[in-house]
Amino acid sequence: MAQLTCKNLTLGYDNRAIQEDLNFSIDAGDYLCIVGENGSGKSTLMKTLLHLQPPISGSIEPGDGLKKNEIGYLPQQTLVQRDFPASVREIVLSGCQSRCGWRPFYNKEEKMVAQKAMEKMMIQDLADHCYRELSGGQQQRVLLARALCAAQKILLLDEPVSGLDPRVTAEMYQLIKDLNKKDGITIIMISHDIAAAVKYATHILHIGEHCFFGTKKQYLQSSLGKAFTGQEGEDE
Ligand SMILES: Nc1ncnc2c1ncn2[C@@H]1O[C@H](COP(=O)(O)OP(=O)(O)OP(=O)(O)O)[C@@H](O)[C@H]1O
Repeated sequence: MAQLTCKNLTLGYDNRAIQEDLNFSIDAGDYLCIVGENGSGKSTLMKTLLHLQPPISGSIEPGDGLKKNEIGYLPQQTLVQRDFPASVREIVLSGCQSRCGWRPFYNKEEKMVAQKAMEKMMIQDLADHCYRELSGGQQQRVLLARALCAAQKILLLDEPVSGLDPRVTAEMYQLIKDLNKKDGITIIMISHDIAAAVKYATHILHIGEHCFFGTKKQYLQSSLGKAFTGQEGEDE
C-alpha cells in the first residue's frame, strides 16, 4: 500500500502552473529520486508534498498509516543558514518542535530522540559545538539529524550533497542509504547528481517538459532516461 499517492497534481504559484498532471506513488521503503532540469519545479513539488505550498489542483493522499508529522525535511541550505549561531544540540532538538506543540521546553523523550539522531549521524561529539563553525559536511549531518528528529517514516531531501567534496558526498550517500536499508525510512531526494540517483534510487521521477515516473530500470530503458543519463544511442 502506498504511503503517498499524488493524483493529477498541478504545481505552481498564483495559479500559474509550473508542472501539470503529475501522477506517482511512493511505498514504504522506496528510494525516490526527483530529477530534471533547473527550474522544472522540483523544489516546488517538495514544498507541495510538505503542504508548505498549496497545489493548484489534484491531490496528495497519505496511506499506510502515514500521519502528517511523520515526514522529515532537509531543505536546500542557504548562506544565512550556514551562519546560524546555535549549538548542534539546539539545532537537532529543534527538529522535535512539532512534537512539543505549545510546550515551551523539550522533554526527556525528545532529548533522547535528538541524542539517538546525533549518534546515528556520528555527530554526538559535536553536540556542544557552534553550528556555524562546522564544515559543510558536518553541517549537513546536523540537518539530517534534525530531519530525523522530526520524522522516522519519510525523509524529503533537497539536494543534500550540493557543495560537498567527493569524499564527504560519498559518506552522505552512505548515511542516507543506511537510513533507507537498515531503518526502512522512505527517501525522497531531489538530485542533480544523475549518476548517484541511478546508483541509489529504486524509483525515478523526472519532471520538466517531458515527465516520467517508474522504477529505475524502466527509467534507464526509457528514451527520456537514456537522453538524461547520456546513454542515448549507446545500444544502437
Ligand atoms: N515563491 C515563488 N513564487 C513564484 N515563483 C516561484 C517561487 N519559487 C519558485 N518559483 C518559480 O518556480 C519555478 C520552479 O522553481 P523550483 O525552485 O521549484 O525549480 P527546481 O526544479 O527546484 O530548480 P533547481 O533545479 O534550479 O533547484 C521557477 O521558475 C521559479 O522561478
